[in-house]
Amino acid sequence: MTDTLDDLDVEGTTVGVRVDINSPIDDDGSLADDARLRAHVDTLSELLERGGRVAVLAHQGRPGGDDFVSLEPHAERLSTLLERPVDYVDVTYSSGAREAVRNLDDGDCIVLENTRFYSEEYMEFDPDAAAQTHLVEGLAPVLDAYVNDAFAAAHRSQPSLVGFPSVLPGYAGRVMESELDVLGSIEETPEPRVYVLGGAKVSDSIDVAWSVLEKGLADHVLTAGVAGNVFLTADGVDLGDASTDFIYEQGYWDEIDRAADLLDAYGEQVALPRDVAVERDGERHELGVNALPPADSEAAMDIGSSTLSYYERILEDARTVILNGPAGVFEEAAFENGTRELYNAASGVETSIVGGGDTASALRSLGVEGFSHVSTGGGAALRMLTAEPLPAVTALEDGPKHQQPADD
Ligand SMILES: Nc1ncnc2c1ncn2[C@@H]1O[C@H](COP(=O)(O)OP(=O)(O)O)[C@@H](O)[C@H]1O
Ligand SMILES: O=C(OP(=O)(O)O)[C@H](O)COP(=O)(O)O
Repeated sequence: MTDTLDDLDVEGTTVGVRVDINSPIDDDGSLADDARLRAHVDTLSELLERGGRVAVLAHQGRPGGDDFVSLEPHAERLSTLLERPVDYVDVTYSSGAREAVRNLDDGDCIVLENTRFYSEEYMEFDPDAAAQTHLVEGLAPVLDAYVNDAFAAAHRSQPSLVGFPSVLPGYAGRVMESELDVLGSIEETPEPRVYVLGGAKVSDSIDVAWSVLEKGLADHVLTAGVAGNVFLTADGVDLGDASTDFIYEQGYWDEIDRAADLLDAYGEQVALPRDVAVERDGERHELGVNALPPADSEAAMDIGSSTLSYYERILEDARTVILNGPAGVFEEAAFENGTRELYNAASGVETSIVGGGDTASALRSLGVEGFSHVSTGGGAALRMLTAEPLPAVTALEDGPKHQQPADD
């Protein structure tokens, strides 16, 4: 078990707090949803009220994406949520960042720049190597302690997640603590157990599918979203140029082979979409897989109604469902139906666990309620629910193994 905020003597302590406030971003660069910021309010308020000096560390988006933006809007929103000034600092570990951290008084909070603006933070390291990255060597000298509240990123072994606890005393924040508590006992949930894997992070979904099927944790895996499209392609279905190009562009071409291997090994337990929805003449149009491919410009944007009935029947017999990722492009009204109806069916299962940034935002925008647990994490929750260790949690549990780098 990791130490928590109960074990930290906070007053006067300068704490680097890693949060996951990776959020959907509007076209004008503003936050489209602040749920992940609200989730961390308890941890941050507690640290500040107990007299801590808080430097927030976080990532936003992935290099090259439209949502790969600065954390300035996040700092502004945190200031509103925490009801106190929260300054944004446009650097993360340079001398300017160290200066800003040194200037903190008890009860002050700053947000340092997007950790992924530095290339090391988008690589995976073991904790020893992460301890020697520029980020950790640059910032750790001015911190007394490290709090990890970023459960949603805990499946990544990036420097801000595994490097700091190698050189500083580390503690789980309140979000981390409660997620580990709820999600730590998947083997105890009732069977039959069904995993629903949708969304766009196809390699994560295939990793999870392999793991839960190999370990006998899943009775069924239902595929949807881009993951469903990759499985259909692996099964020999021609989804047409638009979807196939999209799979290429996202770099998921190798995943088709992995999905095919999975179907060879566990085909009877993996359910594939039976129909898809495309846009035709400006409207939603459903096509059975036998009627594919669609016209060149028509992408598979949602699962269709036959798939929904098929998946609903499997969910009726389930006693536990674990769901991550939307079933389609729920952001567009014509393609929200699959996600809304699949989520509604899942929320009626006795034990229903759902996670993911976009998933949580879909739940809210589509008004679906009733899940047993809505996790702040998608990939992290799934990894945990496969009973695999999360590198960032392991690093916290292992504690510091290296000397804290000296301040200049
Ligand atoms: N068929 C599809 N084609 C393109 N994008 C899709 C499709 N289905 C779902 N998506 C997209 O997947 C994204 C969410 O996926 P992901 O990030 O994996 O979810 P989460 O954040 O919940 O883990 C959404 O932006 C949604 O539009
Ligand atoms: O949004 C996140 O994960 P999720 O989409 O699995 O919920 C986390 O912020 C991790 O981001 P990443 O998947 O770009 O490493």
